[in-house]
Amino acid sequence: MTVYAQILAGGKGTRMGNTAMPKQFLPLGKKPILIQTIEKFVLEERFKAILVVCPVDWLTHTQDLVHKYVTDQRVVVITGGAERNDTLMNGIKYIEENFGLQDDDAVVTHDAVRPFITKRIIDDNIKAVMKYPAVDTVVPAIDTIVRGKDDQVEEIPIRDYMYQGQTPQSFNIKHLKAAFNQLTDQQKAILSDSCKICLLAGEAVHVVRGELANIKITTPYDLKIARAIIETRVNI
Ligand SMILES: Nc1ccn([C@@H]2O[C@H](COP(=O)(O)OP(=O)(O)OP(=O)(O)O)[C@@H](O)[C@H]2O)c(=O)n1
Ligand SMILES: O=P(O)(O)OC[C@@H](O)[C@@H](O)[C@@H](O)CO
Repeated sequence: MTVYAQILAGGKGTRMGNTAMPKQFLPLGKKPILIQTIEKFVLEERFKAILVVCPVDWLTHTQDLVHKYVTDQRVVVITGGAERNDTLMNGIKYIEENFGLQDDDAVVTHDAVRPFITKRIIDDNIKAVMKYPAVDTVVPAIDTIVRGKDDQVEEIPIRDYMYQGQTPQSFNIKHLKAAFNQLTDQQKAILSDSCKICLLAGEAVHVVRGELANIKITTPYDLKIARAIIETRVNI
């Protein structure tokens, strides 16, 4: 069984507002966010290759960064697609074309903008994807989740059953590909999560425990929190 890592860095970061570059390239401590994330993945020896999938317009920039900060030869920079799941599938295509695909090959996918990922979470994902075809990383919801539409509350689900989805999300590659190919364009348009690809195809998704500190840097507020954590070296 071969395990690959795929770091999803193909987004524009619109919710971060007007920044000179997409948020994954912004500095966090002494290095760009993307590099902080890559550094957590190169610590894991199980990965045969670590794909960094970046926006088409930022290919040279990403290659320069990787060249500057990363010596691990397993790290490969390729370009992503319009939506997050297009980026994911570009990576899968690269794996297939360059390494070939065996039935039990797996990929651990991770948001480039979750630099506080830990070795424990990566290890748990690898262990789980060796047993299950799809794996999600979640933390119990802290706030009550309210489902609503047009200023109207429609449901307040029992909080004990609610989780917040993080990454990594890990997959048997052949299962993921087959599930993605079954989706309608309408289903693809509303996906905010890769594990849902498998759920929609009727596959079971196994869960591993994430960590509150594994935040996704999405807004300027998240970036402030991330920088405060780094600057004060708060170990949370
Ligand atoms: N076409 C895309 C869109 C997103 N991502 C990546 O998916 C991760 C999580 O997505 P999100 O935080 O939503 O990033 P953006 O899409 O860049 O942000 P926004 O929605 O605010 O534009 C990020 O690391 C982002 O780079 C990607 O690889 N390819
Ligand atoms: O907000 P977007 O749909 O661009 O990004 C999706 C990601 O937030 C999401 O898939 C993971 O972080 C886990 O839920």
